[in-house]
Amino acid sequence: MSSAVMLQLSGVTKRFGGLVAVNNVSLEVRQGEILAVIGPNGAGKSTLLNLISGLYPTDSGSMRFLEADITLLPPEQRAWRGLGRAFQIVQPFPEMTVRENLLVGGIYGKPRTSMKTAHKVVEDVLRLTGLEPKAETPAGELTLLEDKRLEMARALCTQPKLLLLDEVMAGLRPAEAMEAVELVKKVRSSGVTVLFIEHLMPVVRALAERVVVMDYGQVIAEGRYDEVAQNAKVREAYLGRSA
Ligand SMILES: Nc1ncnc2c1ncn2[C@@H]1O[C@H](COP(=O)(O)OP(=O)(O)OP(=O)(O)O)[C@@H](O)[C@H]1O
Repeated sequence: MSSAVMLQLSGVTKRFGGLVAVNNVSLEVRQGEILAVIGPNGAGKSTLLNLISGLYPTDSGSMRFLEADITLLPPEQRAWRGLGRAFQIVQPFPEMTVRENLLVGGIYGKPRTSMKTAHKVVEDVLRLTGLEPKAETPAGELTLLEDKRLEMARALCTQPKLLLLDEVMAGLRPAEAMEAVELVKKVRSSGVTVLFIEHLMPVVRALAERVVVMDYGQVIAEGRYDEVAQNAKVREAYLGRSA
């Protein structure tokens, strides 16, 4: 694939006291791809996502997104530029309906969004995510799989160009996880690039076109799933600890 680089990380480092959680990481996300970041527990994956979305400042290194330097930008400005994020722990407003929850994302996801535009975005996202039949249901009454759809939908209402997914399949049964895989593929087909963190290897195999493997804060391998699965360093990283 020779697509344009959408997000570029150069030598990004984050320390917590004496611990280097992300250590001199350089990687790129290409327009239109689905990229997985995997690695054993504590490898630095969530910290990396927090650095990309701006929740943590970097200690050193730089980040470019769509040709602009975003290294010092706060999270909301990154979101306005098209960086969207969905979380493992879903925290909707339980008494508000699915549609109302999504409107919050639709209104606040981009500055100066009119109600008319926000409503249009929400209707498009309800259709894309298959949540239309649940639009009037209070979010607190959804099943876990519907919760996950809502979390993805909420992120999509901010109209991201790059969607960051942080273990969004966690807790799903295998068949449900595969439904969620189909949803992520649909999201990509709608024009959104995807970077996801995932522990479930069947999901990674089914979804990722490229995989970046982290261990102890560093990138230790990169390539197609079958390539990295054969990589000696990767096998050692996974076999050496319970992951
Ligand atoms: N806010 C924090 N303060 C101090 N240490 C932290 C903080 N967040 C993460 N760490 C440490 O940084 C390292 C990387 O953690 P991180 O959560 O990024 O790993 P991970 O690969 O996402 O792990 P997991 O797969 O278990 O979620 C770990 O040693 C963790 O204990």
